[in-house]
Amino acid sequence: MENSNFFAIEKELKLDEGYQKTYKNVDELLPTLLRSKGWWLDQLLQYQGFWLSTYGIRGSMLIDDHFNPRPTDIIVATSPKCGTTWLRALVFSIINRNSFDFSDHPLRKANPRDLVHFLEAHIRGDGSTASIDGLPSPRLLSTHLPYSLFPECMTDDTSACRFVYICRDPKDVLVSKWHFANKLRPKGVPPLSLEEAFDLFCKGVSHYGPFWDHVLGYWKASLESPKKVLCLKYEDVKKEPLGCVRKVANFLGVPFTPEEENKEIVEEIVKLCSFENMSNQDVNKSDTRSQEKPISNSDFFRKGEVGDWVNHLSPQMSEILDQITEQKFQGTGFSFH
Ligand SMILES: Nc1ncnc2c1ncn2[C@@H]1O[C@H](COP(=O)(O)OS(=O)(=O)O)[C@@H](OP(=O)(O)O)[C@H]1O
Repeated sequence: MENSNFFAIEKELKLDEGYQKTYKNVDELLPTLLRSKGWWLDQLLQYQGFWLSTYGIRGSMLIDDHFNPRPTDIIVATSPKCGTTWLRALVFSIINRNSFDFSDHPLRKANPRDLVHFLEAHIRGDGSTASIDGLPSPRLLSTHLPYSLFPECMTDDTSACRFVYICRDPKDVLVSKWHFANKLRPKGVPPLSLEEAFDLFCKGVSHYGPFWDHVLGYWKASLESPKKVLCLKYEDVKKEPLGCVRKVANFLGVPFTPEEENKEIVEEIVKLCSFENMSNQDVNKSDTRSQEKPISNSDFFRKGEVGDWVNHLSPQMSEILDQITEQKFQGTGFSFH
């Protein structure tokens, strides 16, 4: 059983642009294809303590082997459905605020995923990083990978590259993931019930999960290296967007000047990146599905609210998730409340 799954990985990686390094840490690659449920369970494997698709594993290996970080690199890091789209937009507009007019801003014409490259997708199997090598500094990149999977040259104190991380109440994450999984479900694949999704999520089985371990990796790093890692919560950004935008700018070493404050640039950024504005841009409303991009821009926008879980989870489900969250975060200083 183990071998057949290794062959599957080997085949997939070899097929992918001739990437020759087929696996490492063999003992940690535990096969688990429960049953095909489209996006949620499609070939999730346990790799170094996390549930990743072969795409994620490949990305992690390629970063290890070929990525040359620059000291000025900024990495927007998230567990899926925690606010990736929002944070990409916010950080992009913070660091480029002097380059564009807000009325004719790139975010009015492009989805954030086209402005902030997904790091693990931009290292080719042959080791080429041409598509991100050409980006001007500071490079803004995005990732879903857990902190512990990054090489030391990015995480140790001698490297100056920084991570801005956002996380979100797991109850809202679960609901958002479940909607997304069913929306992207290939034809013929039966829908994933909320009960099944809940059960798997609680066991830690979801892309880049266990969710709690993902959060803790970045949280602990932010305590140990506060100049390197900034942790935000989706709920805080919703509640105090202006304060959070200032916090990110300070962290990145580009605080708003009194003149910018007078011109209400922070307010402009918050407005531009708001759910209401972004989800109503034509570029995010039209169907942008293609062979290279099977996920449409509009799929990244649903409700954009805090607490939508109450419309989906039973009181018992909510209680169980709260208990797991409490247990996992006990003694860490982290909480969602
Ligand atoms: N601008 C803005 N402001 C607030 N919230 C936003 C914004 N853009 C996207 N969203 C909501 O974020 C959820 C999608 O998460 P991600 O962007 O992390 O998805 S992904 O991991 O990149 O697929 C998804 O949450 P749910 O609505 O709860 O499903 C989106 O609606």
